[in-house]
This record gives sequence, C-alpha cells and structure tokens, in this order.
Amino acid sequence: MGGIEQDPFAIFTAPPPGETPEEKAARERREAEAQRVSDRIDEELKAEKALMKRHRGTVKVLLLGQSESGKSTTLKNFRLKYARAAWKQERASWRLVIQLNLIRSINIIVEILQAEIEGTAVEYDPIRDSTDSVVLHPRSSFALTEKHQLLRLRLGPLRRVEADLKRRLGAGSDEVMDENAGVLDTRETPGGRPKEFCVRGWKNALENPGAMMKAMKSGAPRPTQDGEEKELVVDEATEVISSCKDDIKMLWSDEVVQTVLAHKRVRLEDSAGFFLHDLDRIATRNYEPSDDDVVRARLRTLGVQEYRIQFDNNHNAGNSFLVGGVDFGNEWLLYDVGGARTLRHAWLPFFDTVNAIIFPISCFDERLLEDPTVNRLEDSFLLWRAICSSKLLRKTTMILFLNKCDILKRKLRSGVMVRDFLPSYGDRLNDAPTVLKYLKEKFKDILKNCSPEPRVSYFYGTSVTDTKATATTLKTVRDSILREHLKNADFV
Ligand SMILES: Nc1nc2c(ncn2[C@@H]2O[C@H](COP(=O)(O)OP(=O)(O)OP(=O)(O)O)[C@@H](O)[C@H]2O)c(=O)[nH]1
Ligand SMILES: [Mg+2]
Repeated sequence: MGGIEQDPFAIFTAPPPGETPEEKAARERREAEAQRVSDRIDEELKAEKALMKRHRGTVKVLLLGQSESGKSTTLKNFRLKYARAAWKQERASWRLVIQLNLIRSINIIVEILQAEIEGTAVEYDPIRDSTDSVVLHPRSSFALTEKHQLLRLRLGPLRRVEADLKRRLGAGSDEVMDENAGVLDTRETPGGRPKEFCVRGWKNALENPGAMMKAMKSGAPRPTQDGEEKELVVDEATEVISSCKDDIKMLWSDEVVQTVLAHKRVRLEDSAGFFLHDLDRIATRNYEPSDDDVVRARLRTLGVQEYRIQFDNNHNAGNSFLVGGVDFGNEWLLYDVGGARTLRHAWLPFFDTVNAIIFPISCFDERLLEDPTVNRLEDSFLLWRAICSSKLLRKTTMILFLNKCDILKRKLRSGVMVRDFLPSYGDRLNDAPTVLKYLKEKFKDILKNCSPEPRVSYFYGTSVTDTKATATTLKTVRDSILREHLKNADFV
C-alpha cells in the first residue's frame, strides 16, 4: 500500500506537483509559521486548563453584614494570620487612617464643647431619640471655663488636618447616609443594568498615590518594628498631632469634659476607631502602627474588594488536599463588601459560586448610621433572613459571628437593658451568656425557617479586635469551610 492510502490526510499536506525550489522554501516557511501558531495555541489551552483546574480548588468566602459589624476587621485577622508578607508591607500605610480616627474623636469633643460654649448645644439621645427631638439649650449648664475655651482654640488646627487626611484617603473615610435604601438593595438603574459598583475602600485608599503624605524629611534614622533603620519622614499631620499631644491629653482627662460627654451619651470608647487611650504612643513624630492598631483602625469599605490568600505549607498541615492533580484549599478568595444599605446592591454578582459566608453582627442598642430610624439588630435580622432565603446561596455554608462581645459585656455591665431594645427578650437575665444564647437561637431559627434546603451553619461569639482569640476561631472556621468544600466537590 502507498503512503497516501495509509494516511488519509497526507494528500492535503503533500507538496504540490511540479513545485519549484522557491515555492518549496515559501511553503516550508508558511508551514513552520503555522506550526508555531498551533504550538502557541496548544500552550495557551494547556495553561488555561491548568488554571481552571487550580481554580476548581479555590475557596471563595464572602464577608457580608451591615456597616460597622466587623467584616473588614475579620478580613484583617485572616490576612494578619495567613498573609503575613502582604500585611507587613501594608502596615505602615495605615498610619494615616489611625491618625484620622484619633483626630476625629478629638474634633467630636471639640465640636460638642464649642456648641456648649456658644449656647447652640443640642440635647440628643443617639439611642432613644431621632433627630426630630432636638432641643436647643440656650446656655451651657456645665462648668466650662476659660481653660476649655483655650483648649478649643489650641486644638483648632486639627480640623484642617482632618479635612486634609479625609481628602487623601478618599470616600471611605466619610460616612454616607441614605434613608431610602432597602435592607438588601437590589434596585437597578433605569437602563436595566445593575448599578455600577465601585471597587474602592481601604485597599485602594492605602494604594492611592494621593494618600502619600507631603513629606518633610528630617533625615534622622529611626528603628522600625522589624529592626531596620529607616529615614524619619514627618508629614504635616504627624507634626500637628504630636505638637497637640499635651492639649489633647488635658482635654480627654478633663472631668467637666467627661461629664458633658456622659450627659450627651457620647461613648467614644465604644465607637469605631477609638485611639485616645493610645495617645502617648500615637501622637509622636515617629509613630508606626502596630498589628493591633491596624486591626482596630476604621475605614469604611466601598464596593467589593477581593483578597487572595495563598496558604503556605506551615498553615496547611493536614488541611489542603491534592485530588486528581487539583490542589484543594490552598488558595482562598475573600470578598469584603461595604455594608451600608446604599452599597448592598453590589453584593449580588458575588452570590453565584461562593463556598461560605461570614456574617458578623453587632450592637443591639444602636441605630444604623445611614438610617437612624432603624435599630442595627433589627436590620441584621432582616438581612440574615434575605441572605438565608436566597436560592443562589442555598448550598453556601453560613457562619455567623456574634461580634463585639467585648462591647456587649461592657454595656450590660453598665446597666443597659436588652429588653429595652428587643422587647421579645423579656425578663431573661441581662448577662452576656444569656444574651448570646438568645441571639444565637434567634438567628438559628431564621436560618432554619428561611433556607431553601438544609444547610451547614456555624455560630461563634467573637470580639474580632482580639487578634489572639480570633486566630483560634478562624482556624476552626477555615477547617469547617474546607471540609464542606471537599464534600461538595464529591471528593470526600
Ligand atoms: N471593640 C470592638 N470593636 C470592633 C470589633 N469588631 C470591629 N470593631 C471595630 O468596629 C469598627 C468597624 O469595623 P469594620 O470591620 O470596619 O466594619 P465593616 O463591617 O467592615 O463596615 P463597612 O466597611 O462600613 O461595611 C472598626 O473600628 C473596628 O475596629 C469588636 O469585636 N470589638
Ligand atoms: Mg469594611
């Protein structure tokens, strides 16, 4: 038999009859080029296949919940524990945020004092009242003296520094209010397309070149946390804050000021980004944020931010699995979202292929910043119900963090009664274990009644600003998510 009969395709590749040497050379060049293209396509397909295979093992986790519940703080704990290199690289950039948090607290006090001194103070109960019940006080009933007037004047420059830091850090540094946004706002734009979501927030704020300080170098070297020597770079904000340190101290430790704050029920200690107890450390020219400072810093998240964590072998002992060449559990994608009602429309596109949702809740006695008529716990119940009911999420593992347990304990100790905010609590004991048990049952019932099919869920009492305790919780969370991931992939 001839070659053509053996290979039916040979007829297409055989040289044309009567081919000249030039034609042959041109044909061979064309064939070589075609082969190169074909090889490249094969390589690309191979790489794509490998990537798909790798991503089959990727774990996707969404952090959902209302604003200030602790989503970003939970994420920071994940990164602190499992993505050390990126964390260390980013740590110094948090200085601006921490300084802004500190200055914000001082400026709140100064504004309250100013209103008292000028006789424009308002009576406002942030817990029980809405802004409708504002009562003007013609004259302050507190023993404010010239000393307070002087402090107010001397701390005046901090207002400009606050505005400057806000401008540099971008929109995440300010709060938005929109009373018309729903519990899980999935409204669309008139054109029918989902509202465009912005991927901004602290990740971007920290990378934003506008956030770089106008540096004035002093040239003096200073040791850093990691023992290296760095040139001291002192910017204007740092300079102003450190020069105001003694006045800030005097203001914060002043008895009359504390009485005014208590009377107005302003509990700065329990509010986001409270750093006044760390003044000696922070209000210095060579301040460098510690891990704990970064975890406690507050910068609102806008839109949705993706974080990739590659677990190394130290963290993986017995926890990642090579199944059919696919590495299950080594790579995690964590999505941190903005929790304000106006930002919740951006969550939906992420519901599709998510393995687990971590849902922190907090504060039974506070109201939403974006809508002061809504109690935070009430909003969390509605949101939890909406998420548990979602058909897209029916297979997703649900993890609820009853977060800010430290603040809960402090509030209960100070005599705040849960039943005043949650009538169904009734006459149960007003202590932390009873409150946590009650809330856990409430959220569990909602999950059971609203989930389209039975699902795996976990409930933890947490204080995610406590990085040591949170590391232990995250280890357990990680193991359980991974277990479910493997089960759902039919490998276990
Ligand atoms: N005391 C205490 N503070 C906490 C705890 N969890 C979070 N915080 C603080 O609460 C503030 C808000 O936490 P975030 O993690 O930024 O809240 P978030 O859910 O990401 O909020 P958005 O980005 O607005 O959706 C931060 O200043 C945290 O330091 C906690 O368990 N205890
Ligand atoms: Mg956040």
